[in-house]
Amino acid sequence: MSQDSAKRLAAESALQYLVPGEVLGVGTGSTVNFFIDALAPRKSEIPAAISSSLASTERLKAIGIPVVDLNEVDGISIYVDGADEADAGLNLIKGGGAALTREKIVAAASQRFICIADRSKRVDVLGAFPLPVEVIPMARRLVARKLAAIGSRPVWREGVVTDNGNHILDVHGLQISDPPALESTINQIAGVVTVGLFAHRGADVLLLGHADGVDRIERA
Ligand SMILES: O=C(CO)[C@H](O)[C@H](O)COP(=O)(O)O
Repeated sequence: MSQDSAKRLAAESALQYLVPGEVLGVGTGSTVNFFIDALAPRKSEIPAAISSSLASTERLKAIGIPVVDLNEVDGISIYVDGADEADAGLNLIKGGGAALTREKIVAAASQRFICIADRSKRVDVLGAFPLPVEVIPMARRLVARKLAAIGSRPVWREGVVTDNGNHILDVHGLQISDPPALESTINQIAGVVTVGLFAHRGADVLLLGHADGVDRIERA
């Protein structure tokens, strides 16, 4: 089975968590694109969506789901988004698509975070995928020096400007044995907008597509 087929299976499986009549949070990326496609026949059940990126907003509007501002709603029932890596504790690395800041905001506003991915994203220890960090442009080299000082190798994702007008550093060489601690440490660096480590607010459900179906891991 191709990686895309596995992503599609996980995305379709997330439909079981839809709460009809309630605002839906929608993430960003190729797996989420499969989810939005699968959502189309059930769009009448979704009064509105909160989107984590301009790309997903366009795709949602194209299938007829209204996208509203987070400030217009009191809360979100479920948030469906992908990940670049996931561990057994449902801690995630996200931000491969540079949408990590809005993704973290929408995840924080949601009662339940349903993470969808193909099974290759499941790892024992996070960090083989370079950890994305969104930074204020003027602080890019300062943040890079601070990250190097904790033993990592930050690389500027040149040419990429986030939806918020910021830059991305991809941090190589990490073996993340304590995800909440590293998330807190990086959050303390002046100039960091968001670190793509989702540990303090990780996923509640992880759906992993593969050739034989979809594995489901739920937060205890
Ligand atoms: O965090 C993300 C975007 O910022 C994506 O969820 C992550 O990169 C996974 O993408 P894909 O579904 O294309 O594998």
